[in-house]
Amino acid sequence: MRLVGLTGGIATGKSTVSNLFKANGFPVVDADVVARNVLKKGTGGWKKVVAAFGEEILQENGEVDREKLGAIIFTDPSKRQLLNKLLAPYIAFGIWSEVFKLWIKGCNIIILDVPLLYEAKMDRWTKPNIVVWVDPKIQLKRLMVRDVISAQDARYKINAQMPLDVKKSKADLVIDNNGSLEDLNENFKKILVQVTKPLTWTEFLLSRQGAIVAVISIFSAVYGCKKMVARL
Ligand SMILES: CC(C)(COP(=O)(O)OP(=O)(O)OC[C@H]1O[C@@H](n2cnc3c(N)ncnc32)[C@H](O)[C@@H]1O)[C@@H](O)C(=O)NCCC(=O)NCCS
Ligand SMILES: Nc1ncnc2c1ncn2[C@@H]1O[C@H](COP(=O)(O)OP(=O)(O)OP(=O)(O)O)[C@@H](O)[C@H]1O
Repeated sequence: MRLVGLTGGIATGKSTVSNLFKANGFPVVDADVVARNVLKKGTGGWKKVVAAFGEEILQENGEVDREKLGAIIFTDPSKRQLLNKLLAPYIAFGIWSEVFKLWIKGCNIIILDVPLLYEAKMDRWTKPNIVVWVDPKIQLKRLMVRDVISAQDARYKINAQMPLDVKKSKADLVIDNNGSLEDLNENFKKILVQVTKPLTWTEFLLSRQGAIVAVISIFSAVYGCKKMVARL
């Protein structure tokens, strides 16, 4: 099984690329959807967040007012850190549960669409890691249009994440999304070839998953040999 990391900055086009993967028959685990589920009224994540941020972040129906919570965490780094710390275990559990379900179904390649892939150090488990990249000016413009927010609010959201160029420098593969949706489609096709290409043994062993498989295999082989010798 291969876990492919899909990340980028806010509004660089991860969901757009993730839809292209889905349209090509690849299963996608969307961390934003998982994060939404772990913040639903009455869940463990909801209780922790309400205890830490107070009932003023709730709507009348008891669900979290996402806009209100967003306004707090995108402008205050310490509050953002706190929210991340509270939700991280629930989000990680949700993502791995989805991966497990897809693995049981026999999926060979699973795409993990995780905005904070590098920030949360989840890139250790995924290979290759794809960064959807755009020029900062285009990112700002698309974010302002999509979320109907001011340039200042958009900057707060952008600055809440690791700089996009740093993500780009860490990436195994970069999808340039500066052009039109047609251009993106063409760039995606090139990436698809890379994603479906089998990993070399060196790449596999250097990945965290590969290292774990190697260690388990060595232990099984040593244990098996010891049993055989004992029988002789
Ligand atoms: C703050 C919340 C309530 C705002 O909700 P809202 O519906 O307005 O935004 P949504 O969840 O669709 O997120 C939009 C984008 O914001 C960015 N983002 C979300 N949370 C964070 C964060 N903690 N730090 C930096 N960027 C973030 C991501 O790029 C994400 O794709 C929500 O984003 C949230 O619960 N965030 C914490 C959970 C988290 O870390 N999510 C990211 C999944 S890895
Ligand atoms: N090539 C493109 N040309 C024009 N608009 C685009 C292009 N790619 C994406 N968009 C638009 O830019 C906005 C951001 O894209 P998208 O929602 O896919 O980003 P995202 O990285 O998933 O964002 P988030 O981090 O908030 O989840 C959307 O409104 C989308 O329709």
